[in-house]
Amino acid sequence: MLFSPLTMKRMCGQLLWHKAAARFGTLAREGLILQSTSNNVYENLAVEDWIHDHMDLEQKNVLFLWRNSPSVVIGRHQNPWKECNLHLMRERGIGLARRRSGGGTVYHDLGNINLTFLTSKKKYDRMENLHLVIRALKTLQPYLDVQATKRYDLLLDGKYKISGTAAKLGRTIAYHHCTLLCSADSSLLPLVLQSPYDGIQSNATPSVPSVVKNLSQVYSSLTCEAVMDSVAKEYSFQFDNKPNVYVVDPGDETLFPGITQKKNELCNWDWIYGKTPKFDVQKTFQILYKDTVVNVNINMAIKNGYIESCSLGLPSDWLSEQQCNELQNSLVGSKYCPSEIVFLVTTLLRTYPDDKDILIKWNMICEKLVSIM
Ligand SMILES: Nc1ncnc2c1ncn2[C@@H]1O[C@H](COP(=O)(O)OC(=O)CCCC[C@@H]2CCSS2)[C@@H](O)[C@H]1O
Repeated sequence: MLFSPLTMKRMCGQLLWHKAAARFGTLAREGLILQSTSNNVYENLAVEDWIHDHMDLEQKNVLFLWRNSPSVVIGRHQNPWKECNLHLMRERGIGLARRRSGGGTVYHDLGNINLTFLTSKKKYDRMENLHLVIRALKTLQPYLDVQATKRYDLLLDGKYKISGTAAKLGRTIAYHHCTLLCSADSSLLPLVLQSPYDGIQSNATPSVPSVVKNLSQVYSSLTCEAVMDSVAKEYSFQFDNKPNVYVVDPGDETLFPGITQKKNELCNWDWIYGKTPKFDVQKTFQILYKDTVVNVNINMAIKNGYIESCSLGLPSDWLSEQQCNELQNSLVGSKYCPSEIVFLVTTLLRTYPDDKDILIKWNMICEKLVSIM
């Protein structure tokens, strides 16, 4: 049974969620299933945080079901420049999010389901959750060959990844979240998860690439809706409940007081890019200028997403030492981000309003810098 957001609100009245949660207690003994109305990755990740921070998970287990518009979700300790094609993502309007759990990078769209199992730390059991998902899939297609691996992936036919897992363990509570590929864009997925940027030295967590497959490629009946329904039923059986799914709007502050702030934290540049572990970039470019090839060596250290140091190696008869230093110095302290660099160089160029030569040269270097961000 599905409860609409309006019914939910009526049920909750003006009560804060924890009071509402107590009320759910009479409806769902131990397991509560929530399904998001939003396809916004930041809003949905904020719901996970909210439940984690506000609900009494000693008394109750929660399953949160959600789907996102096209987006890439990196792990807490990853480097987005190493993990994905940010240029392609900007071009296609594909969002980038950093989650609070560790692990690798995955692609989401409406053909991918996300399942978050929230429990007390004592009850946290990823394998049990994955077996629940397998049972749900087998209820729909008994001959489906799906297995969980030691690293908590789900493999189809022994080789195709259909689900990836990550987790966050708190002091007393924990959550395990996983993806499930039903009908995602399988041609776009490997393209966005292929970084075109080389010359990055970093200790960030690397992803473990696999060959993926959509469930609906094997059985067209395995749609997101059918799979979510089946998972919800299986979850409810576990708790001997009726399969009630509460549809929730993550933008609803009356239901989730304080959630907007959580969402704002998650979509902030300083969280998404700024939490990248410190890294270095070493790159050599060739610039063609008036029929001669000029080598440009770039060395940068990036800390908290900002350029901490920058050295540009250029022939001094091409760009004077002073102009090279000016450019270097203006880059230090800037975000490692294309729009910021373009803005900076444009501003710096105003100090040389009549110098066409410097305009061309700085712009050429700027273009190269932007190509690696
Ligand atoms: N949506 C999706 N599902 C399954 N596998 C995927 C997906 N997207 C990419 N991949 C494949 O997994 C590897 C990365 O594997 P790796 O093992 O490195 O990372 C993961 O699996 C992380 C899973 C995180 C799940 C969270 C749940 C809610 S928010 S995100 C990638 O290179 C692709 O080959």
